[in-house]
Amino acid sequence: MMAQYLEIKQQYPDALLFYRMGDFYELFFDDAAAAAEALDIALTKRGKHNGDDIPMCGVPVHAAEGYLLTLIRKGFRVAVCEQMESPAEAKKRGSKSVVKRDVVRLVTPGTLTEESLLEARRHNYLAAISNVRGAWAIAYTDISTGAFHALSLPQARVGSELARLAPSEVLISESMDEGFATVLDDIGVVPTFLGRASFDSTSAEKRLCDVFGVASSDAFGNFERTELSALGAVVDYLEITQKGNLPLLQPPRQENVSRLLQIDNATRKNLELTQSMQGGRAGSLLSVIDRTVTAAGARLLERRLSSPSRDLDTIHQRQDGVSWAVEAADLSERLISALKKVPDIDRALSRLGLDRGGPRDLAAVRNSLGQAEEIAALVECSDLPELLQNARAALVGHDDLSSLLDNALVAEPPLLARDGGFIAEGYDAELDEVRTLRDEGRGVIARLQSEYAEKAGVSSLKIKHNNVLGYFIETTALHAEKMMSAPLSETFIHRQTTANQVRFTTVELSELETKILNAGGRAIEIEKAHFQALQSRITENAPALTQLSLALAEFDVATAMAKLAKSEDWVKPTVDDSRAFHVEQGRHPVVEHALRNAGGAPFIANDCELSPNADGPALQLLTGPNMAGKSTYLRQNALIAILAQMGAYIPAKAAHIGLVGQIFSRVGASDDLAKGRSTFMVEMVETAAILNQSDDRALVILDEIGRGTATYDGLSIAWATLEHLAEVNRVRGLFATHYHEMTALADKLPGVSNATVTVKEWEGEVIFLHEVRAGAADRSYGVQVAQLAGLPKAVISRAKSVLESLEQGEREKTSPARLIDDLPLFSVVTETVKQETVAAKPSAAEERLKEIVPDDLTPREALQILYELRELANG
Ligand SMILES: Nc1ncnc2c1ncn2[C@@H]1O[C@H](COP(=O)(O)OP(=O)(O)OP(=O)(O)O)[C@@H](O)[C@H]1O
Repeated sequence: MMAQYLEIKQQYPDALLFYRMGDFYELFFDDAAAAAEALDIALTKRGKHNGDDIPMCGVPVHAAEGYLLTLIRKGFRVAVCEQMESPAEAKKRGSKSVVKRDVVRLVTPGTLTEESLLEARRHNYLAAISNVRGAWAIAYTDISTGAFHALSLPQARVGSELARLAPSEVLISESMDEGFATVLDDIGVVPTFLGRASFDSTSAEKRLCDVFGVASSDAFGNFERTELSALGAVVDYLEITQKGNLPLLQPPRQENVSRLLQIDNATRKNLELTQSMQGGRAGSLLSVIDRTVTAAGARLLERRLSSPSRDLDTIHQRQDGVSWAVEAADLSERLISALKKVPDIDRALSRLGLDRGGPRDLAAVRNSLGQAEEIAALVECSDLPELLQNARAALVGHDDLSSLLDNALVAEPPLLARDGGFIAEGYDAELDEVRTLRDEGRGVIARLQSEYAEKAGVSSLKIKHNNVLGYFIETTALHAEKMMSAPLSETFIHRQTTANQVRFTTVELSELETKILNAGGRAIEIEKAHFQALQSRITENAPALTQLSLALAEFDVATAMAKLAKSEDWVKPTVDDSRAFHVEQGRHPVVEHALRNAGGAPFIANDCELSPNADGPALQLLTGPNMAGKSTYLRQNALIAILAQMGAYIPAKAAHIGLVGQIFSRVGASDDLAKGRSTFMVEMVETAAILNQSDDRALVILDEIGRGTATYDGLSIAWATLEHLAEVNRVRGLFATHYHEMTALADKLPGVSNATVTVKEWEGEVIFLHEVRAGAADRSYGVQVAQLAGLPKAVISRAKSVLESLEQGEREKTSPARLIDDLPLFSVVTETVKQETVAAKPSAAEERLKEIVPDDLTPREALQILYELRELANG
């Protein structure tokens, strides 16, 4: 057995081998040690290898899914090795034969299909990147839904598209340039390396044609060689991991990245589109806008938010869908109720396609079809916009499959096909009969008994059972003669005569007996055959069912966006191909949500106006105090552009957005020490990308660039960057800074305007109004904000006097270095500290004062104490 184990293990050096032994998957050697630690299970020993103990651990087969999930999450891959025959079959080949085993599947993060291993509301993508003679492409699939796409793109965009897809596994060729690993590192995936042959575009084309049964790849569209190479690598990997049992893939579709709004990885992270900075979904824009009620709807919404469009027609069609749902308010509510009952048909379909499904997956398809009919009927008379009209068309026309499944399945089927009990009564006469026999064996016999008693005219006739004869008919010897002569002897066959009884059988009874004995097994066999047949019927219809699922998701997203728009008071933006960027009373959905939850102050809405004209200011320079809401304002406008281009309504009173092609942001500070980049370096790398890539369709938000270095270096970099963006890149954008010197640029450059976030100063404290107005701020109130944050008083007052001197020096044009020299060293600190100490501990004079009870004093004593106090005060 160990020889067999080692031979199989040798083929899967990078994976843990789950070696099936009866009811357990066992792991040995290093695999056992790694798994025992990762799963927190006991590590034991079994036998010896080369004289040493063999470490071993195991997981029960019935609970394997949970363990698999943990291992996959911890970054392992698992090869599942099953017994390919029973021990009895193995024995037939000789008493010492080892049961045949083989790996049936390699479980990796990108190839999961089990419900428990997947997040229902998120896609799970497997991607491949290829590079053929300098041309780049990404292919990706979600085998749990069958989606399969390829896109050609410039190398510089590979990172941002991977960030959009956030694949859980990325395939790259062994020959891929080493430096490429950093791109993957940035989006947090470890690559899976495949041999060069997997990426060969000629064999890829052949592989694709075989999988989809077509003669030429032209059948799917005009794919580039590099796209074919990436698609082929995906298929090759699926063949390796699924052991030839390919999932139900949809024919590959070409995606045109130029029709998508480009958002790079850093910007996605900064804007917290689908994940918050902390990594989870909570706190992201998606979590705040998601009102979908189906898993497929949630996935579609996530796709839309991750890849907003830059195609006007697409945007308008989606907007029309939402507008329809907003107006048809009652109908929308009824649609939502119907949608809530729609199961996850995509994932059911994919499990059935891989033969890993169960009766509940059949039921999921049945229920979806039922709900689809109901939804189609609900909207039948409605004047649907084009997108939903097409969606409705995909919901109907499945009557045959629908009635087949309706008739075939019970209402609530069990999980596993092997237990039977999911085929409905009346669907198959033979199945009904065997089930009756199985369940009511005795009842059937009793009925037969009275039938025979009547036929023979012997009321005492009985049907009995013993282990020797099985079922038999028994009468008293009295009726022997009658029973054994014609015509009864034609039916009753004599078996035995005892002292008082005669025993018979009939052809029917012995058939019945065999049937009763086999009924249980037979019922399951019949059900299994039906399962296979129904599964095939469904998988044959997979393309239409996928369309149906997408159509339901389309209705889900439209009604969910409408619900959000109504409850949050969002509006439909005007999106066209101008360069306008006009937002009236815009809000930041996530900050607004958080403020509301905290029950505190309301969110203050703000306008944003960037000039659409070539000679007008398209860049706004935002100055204002710390904590005033600059970052919030910057982000909210980027989010509004993204929401508008995903075809949604937006959190504002009105808006006019001219198509944005790219969104770039440089927000917040974070260092990446693991990759050897300091805070400032990260900032500059991101700024470089913006300056090199952005064009006049870009929307750029830059928050305090240059702050990670010395003041004058930072100011110079920020200054030059703003000039370049305004004059060369000609982007629309918002630029927040604390370098107030930069506000002078607005007078020099026609492309730049000044705006500020207002505050009120009251009794030395700042009150944040969070209102953005035209104009420039002259101070940052940093010291006041620091005071709010609880910096020690001594530090605050020292900072105040340093600030005063610096400002005075600036007015008098004294160099800062001289100023610092002139500052009384520590004097302020010592003074303040002294004062604070005095305040903190009562002085001797104070102590003495407290002891005095004036009513008890004579005038003379009072005078005496006065002298005493004076002395104490003098020290
Ligand atoms: N428009 C608004 N209405 C109400 N509260 C707001 C608004 N904008 C921001 N806030 C609140 O103010 C806090 C600080 O905002 P933000 O981080 O945008 O300030 P900032 O000006 O960028 O500060 P800094 O310059 O220190 O980075 C937010 O967390 C939010 O609670």
